[in-house]
Amino acid sequence: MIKIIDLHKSFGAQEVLRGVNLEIPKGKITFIMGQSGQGKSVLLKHIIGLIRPDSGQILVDGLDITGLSLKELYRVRKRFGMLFQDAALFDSMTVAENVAFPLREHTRLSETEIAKKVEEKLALVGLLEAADKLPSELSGGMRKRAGLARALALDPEIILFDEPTTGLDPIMTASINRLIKESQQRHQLTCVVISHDIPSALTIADKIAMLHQGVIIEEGDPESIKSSSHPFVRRFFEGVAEEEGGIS
Ligand SMILES: Nc1ncnc2c1ncn2[C@@H]1O[C@H](COP(=O)(O)OP(=O)(O)OP(=O)(O)O)[C@@H](O)[C@H]1O
Repeated sequence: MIKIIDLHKSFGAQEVLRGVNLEIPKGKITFIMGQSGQGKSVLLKHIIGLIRPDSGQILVDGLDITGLSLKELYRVRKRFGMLFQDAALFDSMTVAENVAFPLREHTRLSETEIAKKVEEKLALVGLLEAADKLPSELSGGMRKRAGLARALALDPEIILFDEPTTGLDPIMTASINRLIKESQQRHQLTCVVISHDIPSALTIADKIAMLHQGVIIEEGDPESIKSSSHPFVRRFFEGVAEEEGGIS
């Protein structure tokens, strides 16, 4: 389980996280939702230790990662996979080489074992036939799937998704959602998904947390979030611009 306790982070005078408290249950899919610029990506980067907070704690199975040395953090990070918003593939490497990259960096597997793993992960995301293509030859959805195969390469326990379905058509969105759900069910993965995509959250989330003005204002299962009485949450789910309601 990941437990975030009273997390604060400012950039200069801009206070982005103002005391975030959140529990992310093991083996479940948790969506962190909220408007653009509310600090969702900043929160995600704290969870993987890419940003250090000004104060507060992030407990990963009881271990506070905020005070770890880089070497210790590196060890914890091996338990995490991350699918970045733009998939962050290496442009000059083929899809297969991209998936092999973390295995070459972090394991001592032989080339035969690496090839086997790459094939397994590409099959999982339905990209075997694209193994030798360059990222520039892929569609947006295929790039996301290649990014997912790479994120799964080291068999992580926890996987962080930064807007996995943004910019995808409904069919590709459904396919990415199915992959997230399948990975979670097959490997008891803990999934943390940053998203604005309400239909996806209502389809696959076990838990939804709403980040607004630097704090979690509501959390619960999709049904309870849908019926939330919090004015911002209601407007977010109803798709009404904040300015129109004058919510603070
Ligand atoms: N390294 C940084 N240095 C300075 N400011 C930053 C940094 N990273 C993020 N910010 C600021 O923090 C705020 C929150 O950014 P963040 O990307 O977390 O928002 P978000 O909720 O993920 O938005 P979106 O949904 O549009 O991706 C923004 O105002 C951003 O400019």
